Amino acid sequence: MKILIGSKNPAKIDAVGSVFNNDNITGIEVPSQVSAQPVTDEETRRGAINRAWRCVSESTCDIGIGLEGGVMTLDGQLYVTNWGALASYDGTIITAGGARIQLPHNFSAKLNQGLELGDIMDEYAKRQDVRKKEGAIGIFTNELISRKEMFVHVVKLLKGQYNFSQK
Ligand SMILES: O=P(O)(O)OP(=O)(O)OP(=O)(O)OC[C@H]1O[C@@H](n2cnc3c(O)ncnc32)[C@H](O)[C@@H]1O
Ligand SMILES: [Mg+2]
Repeated sequence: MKILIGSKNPAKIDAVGSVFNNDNITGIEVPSQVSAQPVTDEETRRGAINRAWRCVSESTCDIGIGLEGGVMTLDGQLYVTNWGALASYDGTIITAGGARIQLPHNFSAKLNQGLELGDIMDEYAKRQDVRKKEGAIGIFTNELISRKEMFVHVVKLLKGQYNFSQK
């Protein structure tokens, strides 16, 4: 199958590559049509769906995959949240949510100033491009789970549901 991923972020591309390991995979830059920093589950999921559809409409492929990270608040606690969407040329759309883990309380003020989580993480961890490597999930799980591994789980949920829908 020819699969397009709506991102050039290696954490996302490598995750798709390890689940669809016999397929032809390319990452392309597409607009998420949501904020650079989604702040609700609804917005994050919508970004993933928009990226997936954009891949399918932009170029010839069998499947488009959108993966989106965001933040959200539950009972006053800030979390990093993750969503994935798979769109197929026949009009099928499949979605799945990924892991959420809590973020430090003082991140809310930085986000309100307009900073993206990716930049906040680089400053916090004193590293570069955390978003393309271990991710917030890697830093805050002491590197037990990386951003790629977290997206692998989301992509498996998408692939499994897609296979079920094709039966
Ligand atoms: O190039 P794209 O595909 O846009 O990749 P991205 O790293 O910007 O990722 P998202 O747009 O999906 O995420 C929206 C924002 O949230 C940040 N973010 C989400 N999850 C993160 C994580 O685990 N670690 C670091 N930043 C994260 C990300 O860097 C962005 O600033
Ligand atoms: Mg982004």
